[in-house]
Amino acid sequence: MTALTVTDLCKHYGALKVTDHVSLDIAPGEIHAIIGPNGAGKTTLIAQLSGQLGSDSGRVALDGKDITHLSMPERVRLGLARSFQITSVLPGFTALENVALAVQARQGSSFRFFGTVAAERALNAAAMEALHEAGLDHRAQIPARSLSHGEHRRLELAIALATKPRVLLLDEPLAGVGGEDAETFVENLRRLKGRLTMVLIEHDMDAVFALADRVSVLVYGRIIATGAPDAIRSDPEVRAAYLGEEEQEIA
Ligand SMILES: Nc1ncnc2c1ncn2[C@@H]1O[C@H](COP(=O)(O)OP(=O)(O)OP(=O)(O)O)[C@@H](O)[C@H]1O
Repeated sequence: MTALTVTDLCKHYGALKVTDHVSLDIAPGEIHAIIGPNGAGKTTLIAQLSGQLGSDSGRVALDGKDITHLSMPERVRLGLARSFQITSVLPGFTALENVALAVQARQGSSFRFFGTVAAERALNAAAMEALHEAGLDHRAQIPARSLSHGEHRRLELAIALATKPRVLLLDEPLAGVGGEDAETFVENLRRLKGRLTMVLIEHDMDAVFALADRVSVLVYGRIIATGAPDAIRSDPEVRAAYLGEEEQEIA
């Protein structure tokens, strides 16, 4: 069975077809990158998959279950999370507190059977685990507003991981993260590989080709190729679609 099945997904704004019959089969444990030129529809597609944005037509299934008409919170509860939503971090709260809030949202009332101290300990333990997975446990007590940009991105990853997703949608996790920070982040994502399924939108081609098991190329809202990184890199149609700035990066 596939982890995430996307069939003929469409979204248009006026005459502009932003996603145009997009179909994808994402295997369990796979990192599936979606690349494409600016304006190709990548962010729109992720928003459709997460439930943030409704689709005009088409179908999305998670582990075989049709989730096309479910809201974003309903999808999160079923194990489909999106990282890097601007809204998710409270700047005055520590990294640990921010993640603990996400854990609490996932657990709902399940902590009410504990005493206050035990509940807090259980929450913190789960939050520390997510921070560790995101490579930020050493900064747990730092207020979010004092974290560097790269650390902020990792905090957003930890918040998404705290919802214990089976499928994680990552929208440009490396945007604005450079140098060593980017390498560490790629390493963090690599360590998660196989434990959950990831759909990754990323402009950093080094990261894409280092992480992805398969790559799909979106151009003008259409998937023009899907395949292993090496096959995609040498695909003439893909190279043609990247003429301009991206061609240098993909070479
Ligand atoms: N709410 C909207 N109303 C009208 N047009 C929109 C809307 N959202 C996106 N678009 C248009 O849809 C197209 C695809 O946008 P989208 O942000 O999904 O592309 P992208 O591939 O993520 O681009 P980038 O790589 O630059 O982030 C663009 O032409 C954009 O202007």
